[in-house]
Amino acid sequence: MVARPRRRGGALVSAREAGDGRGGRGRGDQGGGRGRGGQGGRAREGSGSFRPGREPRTRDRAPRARISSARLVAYDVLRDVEDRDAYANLALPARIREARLDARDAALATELAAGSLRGRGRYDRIIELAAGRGIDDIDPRTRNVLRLGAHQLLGMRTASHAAVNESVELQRRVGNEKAAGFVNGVLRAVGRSSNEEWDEWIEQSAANADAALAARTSHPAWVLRALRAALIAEGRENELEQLLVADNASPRVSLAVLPGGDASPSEVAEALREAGFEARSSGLSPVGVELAGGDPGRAIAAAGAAEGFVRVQDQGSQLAALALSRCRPVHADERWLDLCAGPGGKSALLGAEALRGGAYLRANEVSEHRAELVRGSVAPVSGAVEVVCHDGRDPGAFGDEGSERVRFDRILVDAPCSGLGALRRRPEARWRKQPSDLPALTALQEELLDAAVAHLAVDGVLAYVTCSPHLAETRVTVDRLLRRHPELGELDARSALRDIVGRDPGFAGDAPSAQLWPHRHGTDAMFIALFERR
Ligand SMILES: C[S@@+](CC[C@H](N)C(=O)[O-])C[C@H]1O[C@@H](n2cnc3c(N)ncnc32)[C@H](O)[C@@H]1O
Repeated sequence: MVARPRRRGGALVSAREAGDGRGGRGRGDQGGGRGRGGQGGRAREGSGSFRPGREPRTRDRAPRARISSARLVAYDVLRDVEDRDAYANLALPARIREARLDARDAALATELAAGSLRGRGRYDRIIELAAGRGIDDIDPRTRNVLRLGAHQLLGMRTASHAAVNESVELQRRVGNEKAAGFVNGVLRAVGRSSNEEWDEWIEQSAANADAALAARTSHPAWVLRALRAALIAEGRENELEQLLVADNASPRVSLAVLPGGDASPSEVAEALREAGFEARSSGLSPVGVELAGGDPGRAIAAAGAAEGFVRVQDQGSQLAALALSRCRPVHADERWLDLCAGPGGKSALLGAEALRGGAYLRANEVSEHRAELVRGSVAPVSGAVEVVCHDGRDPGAFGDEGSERVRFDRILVDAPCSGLGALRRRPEARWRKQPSDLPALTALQEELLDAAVAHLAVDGVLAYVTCSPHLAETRVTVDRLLRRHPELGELDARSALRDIVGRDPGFAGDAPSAQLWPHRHGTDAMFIALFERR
């Protein structure tokens, strides 16, 4: 139960006035929710055009007002994420295809689902304040209807009456019909106040400043503290709020143009502009092109480059691969290894670089399914790449035979990590990870690094990369690695990246490793450290 903020005008809804959102099963809740059969054999009406051939999921008694398929799809995605641990970026296209949404509705469903998931922390707090009860005391289905409604009211330009009416209708379809009044009351209260007013009430009602900032910017408090610690290590604590805001903005679509194809990044950008896309090749990565909007699939088709040479990839990932391939000149017949390759984005770029320089890349991935994705990803440069499937801590990953160790001139360990650097792209990820995930991840990172070091040739280069700025996965791991392996020297990754980018990207702090940031570099928060075996 939350304390209600002091307020002017008494706009907050009273739960008693508005009905009850608890949706208890013993109180008329539809129990199994959507898609379950057997409501006493009563005839039911489905939503018609949505999910043809499936069992109808409502038990309408009378014809209902129309509800848009985009909202139903967005609601389904929220349920997939909550009930089945689905990734929104995979569930969304599947649900959109299933519902046969056109491009406009697909974009609306994407904004509704991704925005509600990303903003969940803030919207939940606002719903608590508006409803006068804790978010966990609200039935899960009703909660998701309210989150979608709150996002339309506060995060999109949906007219209030449409947002409220469609949410009420959605509640009737998917949840406890008796709570429709509750949804109506809560969302009317949400819509009566501006974003600024809600932020003020969040501040007033929070236990402390961190709790307020976490709720306002929709981050779990432990993630906020981890991000702050990483910024403090660079002497940039004052950038915390900018970073948190950047985590909540949908990133621009970033394309990589593999070297060795028939078009350069500037030619691809030009072809895209001619095809009506707003594209530029002016980001940090020399192989990158940024799109201001539009469907990436159509853009790739319009780029007119050889098949597979233009692909979606964050510029931070591009720079991580290039840091390894371009930190020094490539000699013919060098052996390279990508130890944790799935799904293969960096392998493809490394493969293209290897092909140009006469080197050879072994791409290893522990999961067979992801190794298959790597095979698909490296298809355009398959002449220089071999894909294998082993645990990266096992000799098979390196191709050892007997006690003979194969040595590599360059090794990338793009380690499994918390992913806290890619919160912009994975709207649900921040709510999934827990601080308790860190010890197992950092232990695995160390074991993978040790196996890589054991297979690094003298004078060879090792790149340690994570998509996380969490210090436990960045500098702490690096410092421990250097203590375990006095044969390693850390290289100046920043200066390597300065040369690759052609200017100073604005790194801060004293460490030789490079930390990229969404708010400063427009990339995911990739961490890149380089080492040489002496
Ligand atoms: C951060 S992702 C790599 C991303 C990839 N480099 C790319 O750019 O597409 C980490 C990968 O490591 C894999 N992985 C996890 N444990 C591993 C292990 N013990 N050995 C090898 N790979 C592992 C995961 O399945 C995942 O595909």
